[in-house]
Amino acid sequence: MQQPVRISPSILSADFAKLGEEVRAIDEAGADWIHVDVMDGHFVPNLTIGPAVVKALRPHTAKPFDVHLMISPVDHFLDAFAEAGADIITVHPEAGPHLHRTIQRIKALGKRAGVSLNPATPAKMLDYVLEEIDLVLVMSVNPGFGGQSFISSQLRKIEAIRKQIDKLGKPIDLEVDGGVDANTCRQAIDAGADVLVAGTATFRGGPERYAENIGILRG
Ligand SMILES: O=C(CO)[C@@H](O)[C@H](O)COP(=O)(O)O
Ligand SMILES: [Fe+2]
Repeated sequence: MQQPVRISPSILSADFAKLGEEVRAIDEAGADWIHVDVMDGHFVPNLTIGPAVVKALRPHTAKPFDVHLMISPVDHFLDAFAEAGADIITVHPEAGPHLHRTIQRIKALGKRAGVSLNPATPAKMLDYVLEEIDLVLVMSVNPGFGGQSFISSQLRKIEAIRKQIDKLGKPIDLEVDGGVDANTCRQAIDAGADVLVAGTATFRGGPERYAENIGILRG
């Protein structure tokens, strides 16, 4: 069943010179989770942050860290992100040779496991792992950068995955990531998403606007 909408602001759009303050500000503004985009300059054409930054941010909030790993090979970084304080660890199927094993490792570390699908990756990729995971992340932009436009073909994918989740009857979160704003959030929720990642749309206008921005996305 689709659960109440949760908002997971992506700190990729935060002011990196004061990340701790930014995390506290979005926590106070009503963020449900904190979305951390980890990029390696190889799996995606951008380079962001590593486990040391996640660890440094951990004391700034008690909200779940929703860590989106866009790194390949991913397996040898799972333990480091778990130890740094990740609560949800999401990987791409293309980021390692054995997705099922990667998921088992995340769960063995006591973390919630997510699988993320790029815009060109079919929902079918989930067929033999859906029952093992806690979250599906549908990328509505090609991964690598904030501030891109929502790819509307992904709404069909969200609808298809919503049906699969409901058929299974397990409370798996269905998260959408990329180009989520005041207009596209409604379409994503109507298609079946129940977690919205938003970078640009959360951080737009500076700290005094965060609560209002999050409120708009929550609808
Ligand atoms: O994973 C990614 C990009 O690869 C995202 O989490 C973006 O950081 C979302 O940014 P906006 O599209 O909301 O600006
Ligand atoms: Fe992300």
